[in-house]
Amino acid sequence: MIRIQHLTKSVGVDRIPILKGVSLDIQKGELIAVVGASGSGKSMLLRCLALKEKWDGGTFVIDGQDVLKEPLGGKRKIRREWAYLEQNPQLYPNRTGLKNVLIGQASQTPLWRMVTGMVRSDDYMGAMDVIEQMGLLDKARMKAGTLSGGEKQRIAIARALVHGAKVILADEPVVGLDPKSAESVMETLKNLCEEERVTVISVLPIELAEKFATRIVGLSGGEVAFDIRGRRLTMREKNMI
Ligand SMILES: Nc1ncnc2c1ncn2[C@@H]1O[C@H](COP(=O)(O)OP(=O)(O)OP(=O)(O)O)[C@@H](O)[C@H]1O
Repeated sequence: MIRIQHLTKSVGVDRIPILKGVSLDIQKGELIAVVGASGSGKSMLLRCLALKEKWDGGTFVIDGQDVLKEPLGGKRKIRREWAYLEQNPQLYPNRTGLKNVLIGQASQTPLWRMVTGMVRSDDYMGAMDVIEQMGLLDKARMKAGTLSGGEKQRIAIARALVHGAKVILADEPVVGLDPKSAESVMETLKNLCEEERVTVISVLPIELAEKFATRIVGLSGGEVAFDIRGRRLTMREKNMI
């Protein structure tokens, strides 16, 4: 269980408030869509959860551990178990999809492995299992630079899983993808939540949020405007964001 209470974040010399006391309790296996108008603080929320931004205030408790009060242990846990998926995944274009999965993101990978590219055979088997789960077995040996946007995103998801992600933070993971690729990335994320109990928190457009998410959190002006489960948004809620 993840408990975020009263998260506040302001920016710049004028300390402009961006997040104004966001509180969320998150259970394992939820697929939470964050929706809201441009500038409402969606990306900032994800960046704060990934500890890419320093929190001004609030508490962040994961399985009873107060992450912000135990900076070393807490940060290590987030780095190890929380993956941040970017809109355009940063892959090594001249390396195969498989190699990208094996090597991992720079922050997760020991320097010697990045330099030598060496992997153990059990790592290799694990990576192939996940690549198969992502439906990319036939693309594993292709250079990442030649893959489609959706395939790249699924390689990035595979990479996160191979390196032990239990929570995936995805900031508009399907932006720029054609509808079919977008749906397949979303199906992949949904299956992970249902079958592997991975937790996904993702900025999404409303249509995809309503179709795939188990819960929709609406942000407006840095505050939670609504937090709903198991249904579509009402017109009133749509007008609140
Ligand atoms: N480092 C920063 N310095 C100044 N302002 C910032 C900084 N980071 C974010 N902001 C501002 O904070 C607000 C929220 O930004 P954020 O990127 O979280 O919005 P968003 O809801 O993700 O928007 P979009 O849907 O357009 O991506 C915006 O007005 C943005 O300009």
